[in-house]
Amino acid sequence: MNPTMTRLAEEEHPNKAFGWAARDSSGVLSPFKFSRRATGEKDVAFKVLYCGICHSDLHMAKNEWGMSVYPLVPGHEIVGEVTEVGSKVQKFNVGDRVGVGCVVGSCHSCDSCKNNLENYCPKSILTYGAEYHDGSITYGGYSDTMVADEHFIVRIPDNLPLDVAAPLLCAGITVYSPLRYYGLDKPGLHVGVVGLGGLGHVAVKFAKAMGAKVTVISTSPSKKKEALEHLVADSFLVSRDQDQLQGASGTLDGIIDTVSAQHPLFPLLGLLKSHGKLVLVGAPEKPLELPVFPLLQGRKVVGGSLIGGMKETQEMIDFAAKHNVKPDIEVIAMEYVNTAMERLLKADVKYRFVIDIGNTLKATPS
Ligand SMILES: NC(=O)c1ccc[n+]([C@@H]2O[C@H](COP(=O)([O-])OP(=O)(O)OC[C@H]3O[C@@H](n4cnc5c(N)ncnc54)[C@H](O)[C@@H]3O)[C@@H](O)[C@H]2O)c1
Ligand SMILES: [Zn+2]
Repeated sequence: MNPTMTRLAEEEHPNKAFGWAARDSSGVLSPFKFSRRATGEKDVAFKVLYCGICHSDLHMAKNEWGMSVYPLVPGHEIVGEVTEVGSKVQKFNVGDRVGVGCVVGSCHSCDSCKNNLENYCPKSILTYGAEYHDGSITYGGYSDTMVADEHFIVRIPDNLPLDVAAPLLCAGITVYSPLRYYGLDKPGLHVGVVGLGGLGHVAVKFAKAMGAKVTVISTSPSKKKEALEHLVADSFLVSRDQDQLQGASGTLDGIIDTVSAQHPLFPLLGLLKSHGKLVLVGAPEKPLELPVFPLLQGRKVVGGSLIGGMKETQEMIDFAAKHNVKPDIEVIAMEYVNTAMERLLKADVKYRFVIDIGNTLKATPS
């Protein structure tokens, strides 16, 4: 790595920090010393205890979206305990259990911000690999400490264990928000979920908690038993099985598509009722093909959704605590992160890796 970059990262702010960073598009992570800003008057600083591994971290570590800045410390499912608050912080105190998701800044004055949709602010600042207001680069939660404006801090309800809560900060809100916005949150509706990974399995849980009938659509028949018995989905379709798809055609009010790679939309559109909605939340690096005829027939809608605003993120986490929506996690040590990334790529995780930062991230002696 460029020695100037290393020095800058370590010295640009007063507070020493330590994490794991990707250095190039190989995506391989290794220990990295950097620094965090002093806790500003509206800032909340916290000790990071757990951080989930989102597939976006993998896309970003490997620069699959062409926007990565190295060294890149991923992680936007960050939870921990408050260590310091600025003089103008109103909602949080030292010792509180808190989290940060994908966004740490926005303009606070555009239409999106005024409508509690900071996630759609044109000037929103991502938790890692983005330029903060002060010109420095943001670093994510695969690190020992975090600092953020209190506006972007979420309170973790007492009855949610911190490690279990972590994935809600991205995976949770990413599926909760479209279920609400696209009106798929009404009891009795029939909702499909494509891709049974980190986002997908939480989508099943939220949709069930909202009273929907849930169909999991997956390429692998091996996930059927688990989906029906463990996640209590109502039905399961193998997306390559023409007979199964034919049998279920026109049955779904909406579909949440969480698939992380290129895949055909045609079979999914066929499953929708008239006026049904296919909502894409997965972010494949290459464009998908959109067949038009099945859209026209039945006035169907294809939409997208990106995480959620701060107000809704807090609402989602409170809803999860109340309705016992708990992600299924595999807690790992920091040193395991590269293996975890390889396994994530192979969909070999049930269903979210969460790094035990508090107990396993050890700073190397300087
Ligand atoms: N819209 C948003 O705000 C938002 C937020 C978080 C993540 N994402 C994106 O959502 C996607 C899923 O994230 P995740 O963390 O749940 O990932 P994940 O790896 O845990 O799950 C992805 C699922 O897609 C399945 N899959 C992969 N390739 C497939 C293919 N070609 N056909 C069918 N199924 C396939 C996998 O088996 C897996 O079940 C990623 O692209 C991620 O970047 C978007
Ligand atoms: Zn994410």
